[in-house]
Amino acid sequence: MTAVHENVSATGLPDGTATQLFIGGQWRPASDGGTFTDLNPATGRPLVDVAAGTGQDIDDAVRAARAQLNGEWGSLPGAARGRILNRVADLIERDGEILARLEALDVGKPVGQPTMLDIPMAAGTFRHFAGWADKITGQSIPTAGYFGQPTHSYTVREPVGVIGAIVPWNTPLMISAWKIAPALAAGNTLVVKPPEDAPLSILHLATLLEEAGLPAGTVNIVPGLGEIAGDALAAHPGVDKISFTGSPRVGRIIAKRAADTFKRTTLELGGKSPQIILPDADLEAAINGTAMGLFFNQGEVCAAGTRILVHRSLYSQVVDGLAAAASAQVLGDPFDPATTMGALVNAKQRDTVLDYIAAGRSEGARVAAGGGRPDGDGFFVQPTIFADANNDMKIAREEIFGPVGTVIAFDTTDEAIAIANATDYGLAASIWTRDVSHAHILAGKVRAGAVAVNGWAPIDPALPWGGMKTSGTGRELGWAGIEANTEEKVVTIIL
Ligand SMILES: NC(=O)C1=CN([C@@H]2O[C@H](COP(=O)(O)OP(=O)(O)OC[C@H]3O[C@@H](n4cnc5c(N)ncnc54)[C@H](OP(=O)(O)O)[C@@H]3O)[C@@H](O)[C@H]2O)C=CC1
Ligand SMILES: CCCCCC/C=C/C(=O)O
Repeated sequence: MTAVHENVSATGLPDGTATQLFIGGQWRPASDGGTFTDLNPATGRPLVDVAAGTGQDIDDAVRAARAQLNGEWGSLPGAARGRILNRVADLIERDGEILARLEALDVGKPVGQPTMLDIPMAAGTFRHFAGWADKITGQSIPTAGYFGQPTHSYTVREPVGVIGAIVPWNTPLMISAWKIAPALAAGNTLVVKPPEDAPLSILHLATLLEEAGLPAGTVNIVPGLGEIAGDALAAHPGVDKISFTGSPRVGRIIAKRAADTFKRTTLELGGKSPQIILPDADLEAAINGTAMGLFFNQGEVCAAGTRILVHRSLYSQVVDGLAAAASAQVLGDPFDPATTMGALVNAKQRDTVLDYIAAGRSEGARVAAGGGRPDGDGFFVQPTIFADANNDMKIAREEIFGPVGTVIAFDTTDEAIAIANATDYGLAASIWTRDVSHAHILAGKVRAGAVAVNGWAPIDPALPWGGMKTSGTGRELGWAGIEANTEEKVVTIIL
């Protein structure tokens, strides 16, 4: 049985917090009764035990998803699917406070952040894809005919089938919405594996999917360990596609697993995104926006703008501005309105980030702010700015996934572009300039899936999201999200 470790008021968990597996419309414990302990990052103390799905549970979930693909869900018209997705969006908005609380407790982020971003984005994603559900059309394509006979050819888009969604802990609700909503709009069914560090908002989402009237088994949620439940999902022959967001290390494992059965994949694997500040930038806006790109969500963001490339004429002003922004962050209780930055998700992530800070020091970069961990409980790390750094340093090459920025000087725009592209990753980039014509030209030169001009990571359900190079393959959201969840079929009638 699952157990809440302290009384509800002590943990802050809402009454009735879901902690079991959701398979075929039923809530149940793991097949072997196993659980894992979910911690509160801000205190380091146990929050709740959650059922740990097994390979058997994944198999049951895949079978339930397959049955619905060939069942009621598979035969619903797009407009009916869209109505259900809109109901899910309404319910996410209704339960916004609960979901924000769960994300703050589970991820360690200040409660205002999911209220501002994750919940509206999750609801907006369901609403956006509700709109697509009855607009997934094909084309009529003229051809030269077939051995002298006229033909009529057209394409249709069909669901890929059973989608396995493997979700990370940094923005679990939003990213699960990015995977579930387009897949459902296109008529697929799913098995979702939430992150073991932060499964609770996704489990609450399961209750909302149920309440919205989704036929039992259309979406199955199986919390569990990556190496067990995640691996079983990636390897399962009954799964047609894996949609994964997380580390390149696990992305590679999943891609190899998926290749065995020729599963489709979309892989979103993070980044080392540059933020280029040109000499004509609005300096105040650039410093504020760059700081947000570094520190939002404790820096635990795939698109975090961790390489700040600054024209030498502005270098010391930007370093001072970012150091001030770092020092102004208030670390603490995610439920204290004064808190602007929460804790990292677990002790391992905190220690990884501290190791990177040590590496930056030992490679000769200068700590302009932060550089350690505060006293007290919880997995906190001080927001840290490295100056006098170069792009060959480990802190500039590897994804840190914490509140650490590296400020690098450049002299020419060509040099800035060369540094921006001298990375294994290619997810996002920002360019700060008042010259919009120049920005268009530079945007074309940066190898990244999303380039923002005078802002950082302006995500929207309508905009395709995904990366180049090690940042992954495929796109989520917008029409690209529909393409990624459908197979295109051509039908030719010999007239
Ligand atoms: N692109 C992004 O947004 C993210 C990037 N990262 C990067 O990854 C680093 C490590 O974070 P971490 O949590 O370990 O990320 P992982 O890539 O390990 O985890 C992402 C998801 O994959 C699951 N998983 C883990 N191993 C396997 C496996 N063998 N087969 C299938 N699924 C698996 C995880 O389960 P479980 O939770 O049980 O481990 C989780 O649900 C971070 O420091 C950061 O650099 C991390 C999260 C998000
Ligand atoms: C304003 C926040 C931007 C978030 C970009 C999307 C995050 C995805 C991820 O971290 O996986």
